[in-house]
Amino acid sequence: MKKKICGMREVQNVKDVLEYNPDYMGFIFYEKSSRFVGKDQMQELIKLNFGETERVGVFVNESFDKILEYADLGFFDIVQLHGNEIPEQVEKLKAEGLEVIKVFSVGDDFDVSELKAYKKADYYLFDTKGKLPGGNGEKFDWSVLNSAAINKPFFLSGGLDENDTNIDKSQFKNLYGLDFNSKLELEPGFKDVIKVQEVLGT
Ligand SMILES: O=C(O)c1ccccc1N[C@@H]1O[C@H](COP(=O)(O)O)[C@@H](O)[C@H]1O
Repeated sequence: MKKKICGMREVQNVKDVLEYNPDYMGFIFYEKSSRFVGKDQMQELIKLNFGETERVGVFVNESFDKILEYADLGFFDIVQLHGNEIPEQVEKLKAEGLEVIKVFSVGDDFDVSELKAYKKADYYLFDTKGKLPGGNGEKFDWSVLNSAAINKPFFLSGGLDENDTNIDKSQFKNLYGLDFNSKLELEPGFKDVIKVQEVLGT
């Protein structure tokens, strides 16, 4: 199972987490987030040796031009669209050769039929609908993911912590990865390396 550690931004903390070789590391380019990473800081971070770890750029309803600008600066390998982006945004980014994760916020009104418009995305990601666009630290009822409509590899997200590493994969079709964020933190944007080690192993 792939693991993604999201919401990173401090140089030493990024280095420490990279010691455990996560498959993916996420950086949040949404200014209102308490985990926001600015352009200057990201220029510093990409000087680090990421090895096999792929960088994910997280955006919320961002313009196509800004996403492309950041992609051209080499900030990330994969785009995570964590807002109400329309399917055409996914298609335009794919036409530029980018890999795309499209996020769906799962609440009581979740309707799996909305997924089919996003068939060009490489991955889906399911997060909990909450007060914020992401990083709410809350789980949702995973049974909604048993639908046959979820016919693409997906990341499970929303309040995952170090006790969720041994999730029974057989309860889901197409579960591809686990996405960890606020529940592994000492403070927003700063991960507890001990918890990271529990998640990623030695
Ligand atoms: O973490 C944030 O501040 C954030 C802000 C805006 C969009 C996405 C954000 N984080 C993403 O939220 C999910 C779940 O996080 P959590 O485990 O509930 O804290 C994760 O995919 C982050 O990439």
